Amino acid sequence: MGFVAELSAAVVLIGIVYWWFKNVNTVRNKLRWCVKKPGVPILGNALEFTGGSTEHLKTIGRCIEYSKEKKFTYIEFVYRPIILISNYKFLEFVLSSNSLKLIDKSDDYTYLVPWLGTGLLTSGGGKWKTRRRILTPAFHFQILEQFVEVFESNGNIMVNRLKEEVDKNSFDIYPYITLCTLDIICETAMGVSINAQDKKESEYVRSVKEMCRIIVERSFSPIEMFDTLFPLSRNYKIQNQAIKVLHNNTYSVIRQRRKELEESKKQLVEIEDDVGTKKRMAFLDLLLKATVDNKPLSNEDIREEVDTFMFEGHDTTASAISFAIYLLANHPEEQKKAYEELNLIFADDKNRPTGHRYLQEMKYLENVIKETLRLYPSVPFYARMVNEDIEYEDGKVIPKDTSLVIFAYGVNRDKDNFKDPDSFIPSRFDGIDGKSPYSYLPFSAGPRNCIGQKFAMLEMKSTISKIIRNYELLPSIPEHKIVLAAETVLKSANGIKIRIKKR
Ligand code: HEM
Repeated sequence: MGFVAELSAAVVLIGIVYWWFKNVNTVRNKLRWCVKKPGVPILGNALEFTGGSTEHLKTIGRCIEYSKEKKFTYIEFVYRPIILISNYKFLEFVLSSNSLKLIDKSDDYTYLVPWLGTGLLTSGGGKWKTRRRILTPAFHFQILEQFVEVFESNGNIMVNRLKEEVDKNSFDIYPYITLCTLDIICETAMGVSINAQDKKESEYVRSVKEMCRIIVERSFSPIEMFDTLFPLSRNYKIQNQAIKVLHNNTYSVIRQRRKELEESKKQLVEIEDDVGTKKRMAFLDLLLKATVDNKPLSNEDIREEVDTFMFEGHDTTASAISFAIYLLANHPEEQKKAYEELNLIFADDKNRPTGHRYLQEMKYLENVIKETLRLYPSVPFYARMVNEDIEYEDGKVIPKDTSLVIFAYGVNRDKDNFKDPDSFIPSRFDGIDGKSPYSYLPFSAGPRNCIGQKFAMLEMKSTISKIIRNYELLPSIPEHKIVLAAETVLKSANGIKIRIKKR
């Protein structure tokens, strides 16, 4: 390279570095109102997050505590500005409908895109608004009512499978629950049964598990987190294979259902006239009927949404049900109250099908689930991206490209929001113990909250009530202390070990 070319390259490089640092300084100046936790040069605070999934909750908690009573702290990951928040007033600003500018997700969600595309969870802006409008009717109570029998039949299979664990000193109930919730979401989202509970692990189930694992590993791997370096890893090949299996499966179900619906237009009219009594509709059928600007959704549009339900709708409920079972096994008084309520509802026959009406009557069990989700929110933190400078209050600016991390786990356990915050007290939900809707955030809040929360509540009530009607839950021998791990959802790294006795 000649001297002039070298000089030009050096000037360009210096220009880029100068521009970069000017930007970094502008962002830091704008964020002077926020307490900044000091980090190391270049990497910022990234090294504090290298402890693995069992350390993330503690690390985020420590970072937020650094700002003392403010409860929001500014950190940097390689100059990327991030505000970690557990202050419910700030969260109200971020999540409420007044902040429609703050509906886009942060970069961390891009690892989901190869599988889910840009469906409801990962999309932003106009696409998200259109999809949310189309999908909202799919969660109408008349539609959800039809799914109760899917919860029922799959819950029965699980209760039967649990027989082999009766009277053992200790066993891990999580694998039973996760297969049950996987069967439920498959049948409700796609209208087909994969019988995950009956079969040896299928290729589809294995692929779902592989994808959930890879998504987490990528978020914290200094190599795999970069799209340019990821193809060099072993996970890249595994991911491609898993995605092929998952997409082929969803596409083949979509094509099959589209054909069936087209061939039986007459039957479809019957379905429209009498939702749920003639033929159960899956979420997929509703998507096949949906239109945008009078045009039907393409197979790819539908696949994105069906896969999103598959991802978002099984691990979340599996983890919540498992934690509820763990808490009940270790709190006999609370279990007794839940069981007595069920005895009243099912006085004549404990195996009577759990119809929608009976699920509505399970008030105490609902408190148990709410309290479980307060202590162990399935999605313990989630994030938004700021796409343009936005004013918070009194001229405080949140600069473009800042990630806002909503620390639901921290808000839910804040002693200023809940008395005795680390204790399991379901009855606190009889009255309103939290100060504001933004101080209890297991399903997020505002326009981008969880679309599946009513579905989830029905499924959790159905499944948990089935377990406790059939088995007494007892603490494991020896005692089992769970180790929390914040993976794609909050889990116990060492399983959910309990004991069961036939009732
Ligand atoms: C205990 C169970 C569940 C919990 C705790 C939960 C929690 C959440 C949370 C916190 C969000 C917001 C995430 C974010 O902002 O990144 C969310 C979004 C979402 N959830 Fe759930 N969820 C549960 C069950 C379900 C189920 C069963 C479904 C589907 C059948 C579902 C579908 C979705 C979808 C599609 C979104 C994205 C909504 C949007 O961005 O408009 N969830 N969920």
